[in-house]
This record gives sequence, C-alpha cells and structure tokens, in this order.
Amino acid sequence: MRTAYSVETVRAAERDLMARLPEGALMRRAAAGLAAVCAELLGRGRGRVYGSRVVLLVGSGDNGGDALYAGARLARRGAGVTAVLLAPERAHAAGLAALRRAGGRTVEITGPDTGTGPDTAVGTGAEAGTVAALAAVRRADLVVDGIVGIGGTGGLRPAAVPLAEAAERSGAAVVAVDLPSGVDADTGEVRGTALRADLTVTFGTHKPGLLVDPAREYAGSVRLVGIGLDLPAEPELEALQHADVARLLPVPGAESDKYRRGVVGIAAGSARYPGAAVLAVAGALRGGAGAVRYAGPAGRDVIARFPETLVSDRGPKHAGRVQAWVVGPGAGDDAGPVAEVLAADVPVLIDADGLRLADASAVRARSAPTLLTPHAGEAAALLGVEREEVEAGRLAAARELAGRYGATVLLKGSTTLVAGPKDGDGTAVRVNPTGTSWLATAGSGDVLSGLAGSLLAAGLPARDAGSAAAYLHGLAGRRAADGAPVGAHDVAEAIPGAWRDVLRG
Ligand SMILES: NC(=O)C1=CN([C@@H]2O[C@H](COP(=O)(O)OP(=O)(O)OC[C@H]3O[C@@H](n4cnc5c(N)ncnc54)[C@H](OP(=O)(O)O)[C@@H]3O)[C@@H](O)[C@H]2O)[C@@H](O)CC1
Ligand SMILES: [K+]
Repeated sequence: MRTAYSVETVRAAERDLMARLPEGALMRRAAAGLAAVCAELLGRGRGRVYGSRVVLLVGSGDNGGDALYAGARLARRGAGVTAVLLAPERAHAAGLAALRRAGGRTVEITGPDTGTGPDTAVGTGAEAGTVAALAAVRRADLVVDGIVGIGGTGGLRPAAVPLAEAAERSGAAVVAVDLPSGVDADTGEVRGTALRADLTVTFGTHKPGLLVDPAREYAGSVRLVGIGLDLPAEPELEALQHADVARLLPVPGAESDKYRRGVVGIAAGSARYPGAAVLAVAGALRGGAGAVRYAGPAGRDVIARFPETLVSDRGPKHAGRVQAWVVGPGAGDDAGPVAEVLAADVPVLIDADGLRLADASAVRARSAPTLLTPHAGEAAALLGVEREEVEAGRLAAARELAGRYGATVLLKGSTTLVAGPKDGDGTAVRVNPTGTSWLATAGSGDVLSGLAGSLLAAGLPARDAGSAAAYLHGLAGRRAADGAPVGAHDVAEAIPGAWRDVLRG
C-alpha cells in the first residue's frame, strides 16, 4: 500500500521526531537521500557526478535548505554547483554556508516578486541576477527545485516562473525537492504556474498532491526517502498495490455455489442504448459474482452476447434475488428502475444516467451501502459546479459528493479516486495507480460499473469494491491497449488476465 499524509500530520510527526534528534539531523537525512538520487541521475545521464553542472533553485525555507545541503554533497564529489537564491536574505543560512564551504557559488535574485519583501530595490542588479541564473539553468545537467515545499501556498511567484520554464525547456534533468514548487501538497490542485519535474524526491511520506492530478503530473516519477517519521495508522490517501488487491479479490472455495459467490443484478441499457447493458454485463461476468441477472429492455442483446446471463424484462423489483444492484448505464430517462433499486436493501452502484435520475434523499436514507461512479462532468452536475472545477480539485469534489449523499463515491478520470462517507468502511481516500488514458473510450465506464457491482455482490465493502474494480479495470485497459487504441469490450475481455496478474503478484 502506498500512503500519503496531509501537511498537518507531517508537521506534527516532524515536531515529535525533531524533539528527539540533534539539531539539523532531519534535514541532513533528507539532503543525503536527495543527493543520492541526484548522483544516481547524473551517473545515468553523464556517466559521473564529477564535472557535471548542477543548478539549485533555492527559496526562503527548509525546502531550499534541503537543496543547499544536497548541493554541498554534490559539490564535494566534484560537481560545479550554482545556487540561485530567490530570497537571498532568507535562504537557509547553515545550508548556504555548507554549500560555500564545498566550493559552490551563488547567484542572487532580488526584487518585489521574489518573496524578499516590498522594500527590496529593483534594478540592473536584479536583472543581472536573473540573466545569470537563466544562463546557468540552460547549461545545467541537473536542476534541483528547492523553491518551496510543504510551506507553499498558491502557484510560483513571478520571479520563479522564467526559471521554472527555462528548466523545463533545457535538456537538464529536473528534480523537485519534496514537491514540485507551485502545487498544493494537500489537494493536488495547481492554481497558477508550477514547476514540471522529471522526478520528485519526497521525504517521510508521499503528500496527497503527489498522487492526485493535476499536481501528480508535475511531479514526474516519485522517490520516497525515509527519514524516520512516526505516522498515524490512517493516512489521508492510499493507493492499493497488487498485494492489497489480491487480498480483496473474492476467490471461490470448495463450498461455494453461485449464491454464496453472490448474484449481481444489472438494471441498465434502453432501447436506445442496448450496448451499455451488454458492456455492464460483460464487466459483471468478470467480477467474481456467481451469476449475473439482467433486468431491463435490452435482454435480447445481452443473451445473444452472453448466454450465461439470467434475463428478465420486468423491473428490478421482480427480477429475483440479488446481492447487489448496478443501475444507470445507458438508462436514458427512465427513473423507475433507479427508484426500485434504491429501495432494495442490498448494496447499489449508481452510474451514468442513474446519477441524474437518483433522488438524493433516497440515497441518503439507505442503510445498505451505495456506490456512486460519476466522471468529472457527472460529478459537476451533481454538485452544481463547472466540470473544470471538479477536474482542478478532484479530491475536494469526491469528498464533497460522498458527504452530501452519505455514499461512497468513485470519481473517474485522470486520477480515479474512491472516497467513502464519514461513517463508511475507512476514512482514507483511495487513489487508483493503474489508470491509463486509453481507458477514455465510450463504454469503458459501463464495464467498470459491472465489475464493481460484481465485487459488491461478492461481499466487498463499497470502498474496497470500487478501488479493486478501478485497479483491475486500469490494468485490463493497459493490457488490452498495449500502446494502441481499444474498445470497451476489449477491456472487459482483458479483465481475467489482469485478475491473474494480481493474484500471481
Ligand atoms: N517536514 C519534515 O519532516 C521535513 C521537512 N523538510 C523540508 O522542509 C520543507 C518545509 O520547509 P518550510 O516549512 O521552511 O517551508 P517551505 O516549503 O520551504 O516554504 C518556505 C516559505 O516559502 C514561502 N512561500 C510560500 N508559498 C510560496 C510560493 N508559492 N513560492 C515561493 N515561496 C513561497 C513562504 O514564506 P513567505 O514568503 O510567504 O513569507 C514559506 O514560509 C519540506 O517541504 C521539506 O523540503 C526536510 O528538510 C526534513 C524533514
Ligand atoms: K520544491
């Protein structure tokens, strides 16, 4: 399991640890880890650290301190290190001294935009500093972003923007210290310009922003350097890995029959959209339930494709016993099945049209679990905001919806998130690590809803069912696509292979 903790929790753990360690020990640990990763990158790119050109972008806090100490280590190994000081008067003093002792040089940038205060003179000196800094970045083999870390708010300040842009355009490897500067550590939001890193070296724990888009995209690959923080049991965010999903997946025993494995009901599709029914059933058949019942107007299409389905053209209420319902994919405007399903005392997954048709108070009143699976546009409609707002603040949107509906919410998209209600089966939001943009194809969500519904019928709690389904669905999408476009039915067919991968580790 990969976990992420909020800045507040990290700060508390840091205080506890600092009280037990000698002054500066924590930063030295962080800087040693950072320097080791930088040396590894330089070794890979240039063959050695000696003679390489390293530029440190240094802000006013400890994030800059980490960069300075790491720079000192690289300088001692023969790298030419230049520290660009964005807030010269406030740069970490001991780190700066260490860098200078190791032979590193500094370039100062001063001015009202740099965080050095409104009284600082702007003039040719500031311009000369910026020009020299930009030239150093363009020639660099490695740029280390120590502008700001968990103490940051908002995007990059104006003086840092050209440097971040130059770093991105240069051929240098860009390593962010703790977080790419300009992203929000707790939410993954990017409200302004942020630095784009090839790699982020983060300390003690992942921060939520490193796992959630849009910030995640700025971080590049992420390396975690342990510094001995003692963190609480329940993280803010968790990303399941193969072994975690393997523990969740239902595997039939000798005593299993179809009812013990679970029967999932699919109330989906319409005369206009029969394909949604077929795809939801396709997902459900690969999701571990013992049987799939289909209730709706597309039974003939379903049976033609999947003869093993139990089909009924009467409403869900008369369809027979199920352990979970999936309602909504391709449902059109018929609110009847949604209301019938919500009245059933079994777990219910609501997707697509069903989200619009479901009565929020009926969802809140349910005692059995409900799993809502909107994409950003559907979530925006439910929240009464613009789609862009949901995409910019996915974590907040998922939590808000879960709170409003008293339901578990699986928010699909560039980073799929699963957030439970307050009284749900765990408070950490699950973030899916297996997503791929090849999955952004029509019908892919229908397959996911069937798959997750099947896991609900097999007895998984809503948060587990949603996150295990997203995980398998992402893996299946990757397997099916293998670098080329795929249709939703290909994804459904790749689910058993993904399942085997997970169980075999
Ligand atoms: N926690 C741990 O366990 C460990 C933490 N360690 C390290 O310490 C880092 C946290 O250090 P920190 O607390 O000094 O804050 P940091 O991020 O350097 O910001 C400093 C100042 O920047 C400013 N500022 C704000 N927004 C800004 C922006 N957008 N652009 C530019 N400037 C901005 C703002 O000051 P202002 O200018 O607003 O007065 C703020 O106070 C952490 O990320 C990790 O690297 C490791 O060494 C060891 C273990
Ligand atoms: K940073």
